[in-house]
Amino acid sequence: MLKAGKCWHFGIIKRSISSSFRDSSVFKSEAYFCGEWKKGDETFCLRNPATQDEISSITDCGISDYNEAIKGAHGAFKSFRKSAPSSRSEALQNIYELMQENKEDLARLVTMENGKPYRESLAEVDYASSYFKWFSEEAHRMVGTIMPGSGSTEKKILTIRRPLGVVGILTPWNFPTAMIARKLAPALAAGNTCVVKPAQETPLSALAYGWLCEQAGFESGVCNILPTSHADVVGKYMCQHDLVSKITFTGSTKVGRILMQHVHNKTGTIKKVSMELGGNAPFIIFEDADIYKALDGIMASKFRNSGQTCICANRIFVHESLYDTVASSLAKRMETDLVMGSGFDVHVTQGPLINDKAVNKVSDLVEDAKNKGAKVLMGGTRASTLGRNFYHPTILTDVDESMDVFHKEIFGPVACLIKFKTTEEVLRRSNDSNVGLAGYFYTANIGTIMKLAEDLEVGMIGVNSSEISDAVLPFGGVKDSGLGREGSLYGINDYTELKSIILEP
Ligand SMILES: NC(=O)c1ccc[n+]([C@@H]2O[C@H](COP(=O)([O-])OP(=O)(O)OC[C@H]3O[C@@H](n4cnc5c(N)ncnc54)[C@H](O)[C@@H]3O)[C@@H](O)[C@H]2O)c1
Ligand SMILES: O=CCCC(=O)O
Repeated sequence: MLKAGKCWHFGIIKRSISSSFRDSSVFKSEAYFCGEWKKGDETFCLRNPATQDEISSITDCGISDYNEAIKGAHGAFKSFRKSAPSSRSEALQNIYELMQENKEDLARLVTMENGKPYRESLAEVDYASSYFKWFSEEAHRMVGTIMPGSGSTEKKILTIRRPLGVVGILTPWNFPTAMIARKLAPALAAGNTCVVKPAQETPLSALAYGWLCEQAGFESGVCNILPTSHADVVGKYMCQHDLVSKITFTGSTKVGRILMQHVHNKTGTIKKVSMELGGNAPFIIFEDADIYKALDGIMASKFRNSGQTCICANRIFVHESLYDTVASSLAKRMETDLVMGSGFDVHVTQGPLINDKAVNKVSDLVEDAKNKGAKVLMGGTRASTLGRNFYHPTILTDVDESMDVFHKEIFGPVACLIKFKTTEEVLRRSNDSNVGLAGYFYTANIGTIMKLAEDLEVGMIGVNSSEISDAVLPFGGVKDSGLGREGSLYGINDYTELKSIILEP
């Protein structure tokens, strides 16, 4: 829950928080732009989603701050674009090493503001740092081509990749450090400068990048991080600012659409856009699947970050011959493996949802499904004794297309089991969605593998695997799940433009 204004107990909290870090320099509450930490007049109060305790008063940036940051980043671009690939590579490698050295402190920030279990936060920091390592190597590989002209081999056509300019980065709260990493690392590797607008719920992990970039040796103005409680106004402003060359957004399809409209508004400037948006992942267990492997896959995919992951299994299709066994075995696994509570408790695997709006959404989806005939095999209620943002891990059976839960991204710990008979049927029903980010299926049949790999309408597919996240993977979706691919050998391309040079002897 976020409130405008100051945290009333800020002084005391700041002292006690500082003592819990190995190096409290990672904990920043001021905005970072034009190479300086700036304490604004306005602040908003950040609270721990598990306990509602105040964490910190955070500098609340407005349009004038963003304008100053964008102008500063535009100025810094003039020299940064000419920097040697080896110097950018070295600075990115420094960030990777600093993240590894400060892993525990950075993970502490993630758990404080997002609520996820500390073990998952450590994994997120590792994952985030891997993008800096990967793109430190890619900085050397902005390769072009030489082609003969079509009318004469004497004539040569050269292509080179150039950075774009100022990149506006807008990110969500669910992976507060990794979602910035996946954009910031390639943008800097290519020689762009960046202005980051983090989610209001998770400014601390974002601000830590200001400190990391300073320590790593990036020049002033190259990386700017501005927390704000005015996402709609600032988002529009970034999309329409003349000096911003690209907008890259990760978040919901709803907000992605709004930002696309801002960018393409006739009065605005023309910019490149990347969109990493929502999902509704099908997870299919065929008759010949290794059922234990599939159950491991559900546990890993469905309950990561308490179900608040864009690639979480959203609709679990189970062949009718295995349906009852999968349902009862899943219930047993959830009973033994899942423990709810504060992310700082070592036994906990399920933290809170991010806020009361998220809990209300999950609760409404479950009620709608129940009213339309779904059965609650497990959970199905809030876990209010733990706090206002907790919801019990839940299994719904007999889920079908009449229910909202089939069509909407749940973003909570609710496993929806759907029965199917044939491959054609499950393919058609899986593709019955306006989004297509990730999909998973478990089978031993090579024919089924090849068919679904081709016909499942998603950007990323796990075959007998639910752990698909990797800096090496081209991450992204089809349909209303977005535009562009992040990470991988392709990821840097979205932060460059191709320039053609025609040479005649
Ligand atoms: N495809 C991916 O890689 C990926 C990764 C992570 C999350 N997601 C998606 O993100 C969503 C969850 O994150 P969320 O709740 O933070 O999403 P969100 O769309 O509500 O918010 C994302 C960002 O947009 C900002 N924002 C909100 N309203 C805005 C507006 N009117 N104008 C401009 N900016 C605005 C927020 O402050 C935040 O920074 C889910 O749909 C999830 O699937 C996608
Ligand atoms: O929430 C979406 C991002 C998750 C990931 O990159 O693994």
